[in-house]
Amino acid sequence: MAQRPILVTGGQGQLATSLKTLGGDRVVVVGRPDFDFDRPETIEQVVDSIRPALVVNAAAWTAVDLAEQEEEAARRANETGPAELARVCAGLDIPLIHVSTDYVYAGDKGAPYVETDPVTPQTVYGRTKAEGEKAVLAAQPRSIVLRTAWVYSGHCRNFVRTMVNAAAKNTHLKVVGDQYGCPTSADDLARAILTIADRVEAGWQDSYAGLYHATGSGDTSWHGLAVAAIGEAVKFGQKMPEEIAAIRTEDWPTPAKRPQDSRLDCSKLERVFGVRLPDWRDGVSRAVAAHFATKTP
Ligand SMILES: NC(=O)C1=CN([C@@H]2O[C@H](COP(=O)(O)OP(=O)(O)OC[C@H]3O[C@@H](n4cnc5c(N)ncnc54)[C@H](OP(=O)(O)O)[C@@H]3O)[C@@H](O)[C@H]2O)C=CC1
Ligand SMILES: Cc1cn([C@H]2C[C@H](O)[C@@H](COP(=O)(O)OP(=O)(O)O[C@H]3O[C@@H](C)C(=O)[C@@H](O)[C@H]3O)O2)c(=O)[nH]c1=O
Repeated sequence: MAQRPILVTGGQGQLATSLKTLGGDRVVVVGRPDFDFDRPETIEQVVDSIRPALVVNAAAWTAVDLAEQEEEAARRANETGPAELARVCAGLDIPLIHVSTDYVYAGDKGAPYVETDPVTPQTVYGRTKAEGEKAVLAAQPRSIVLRTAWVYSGHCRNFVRTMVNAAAKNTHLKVVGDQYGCPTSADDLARAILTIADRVEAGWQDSYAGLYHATGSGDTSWHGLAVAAIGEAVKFGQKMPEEIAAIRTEDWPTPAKRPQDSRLDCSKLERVFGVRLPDWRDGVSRAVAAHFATKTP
């Protein structure tokens, strides 16, 4: 009998694309319009028709600033939709890996967060993601929630590609240098998820259930990430801008307040699943190489 697939939501998104590329035939990706959190009836239809071994929810509202104006749509994608997906998975006895964010934290701890720290989201995006985590874990006890951060890749829209493209067009760039976090390669996260999927498919254990931090190793500021990305782009013939200035948060005002220091301690993921993601700098060099290899805008 053919192996049951891993069902990945999030269509054309960054993480779903990495999971499809790295998981190959083992992965079936679904997205809008077929699978749409705004049309909750599509959730059960899709999961029931595919009957996967495991679901990975990589669909979400990720436009952090726009969420401040579009709270209800963000809530459907980040909270009520995932809750319904978890309910469907529970009914069909399918384990669920759900992806969440460092923005569930305020960023004022002054040290890397651990999973037992209280969540204190400061934005609509962070609040709806925090509520989504809770709802998923309540509806499907066989859920693993992975909080990741600052995800980048050579495909889709992300900060690394934004900075490389900005450096191609501008001689002077300004990037916030006083917000710290753990950049995460979408490909590295996808590999980690596929390893966890192997373990889950080998037989669910109740000790797997719950929250995990899952980011790239090491940390930096947004300015540090921009400098690293642009430095890699120079290796592909792009000109180094005259200045990449490190600015303060107040000099780059945004509708949604970003955490000042959302570094995540990922030791639980290593303890339970033996998974440690590579250093963020390795991923940046691979992502920038992929960006130039595909030459998509
Ligand atoms: N990007 C980042 O920096 C970070 C992301 N995360 C989390 O990681 C996960 C994956 O993010 P990433 O791949 O980067 O995000 P993307 O924005 O690249 O992809 C998200 C996908 O979700 C889909 N989607 C949005 N709204 C709905 C909806 N109502 N119903 C169904 N699908 C919907 C989008 O579909 P469509 O293509 O049709 O628009 C898109 O393909 C998310 O849970 C996110 O919160 C966590 C930390 C950092
Ligand atoms: C584009 C740009 C941003 N910035 C600042 C603004 C902000 O403080 C910080 C990050 O900018 P962005 O808006 O691109 O990133 P943002 O959308 O906040 O990224 C977040 O996305 C969601 C989905 C997550 O879950 C988070 O982990 C995180 O990755 O960098 C600059 O200083 N200069 C620039 O040119």
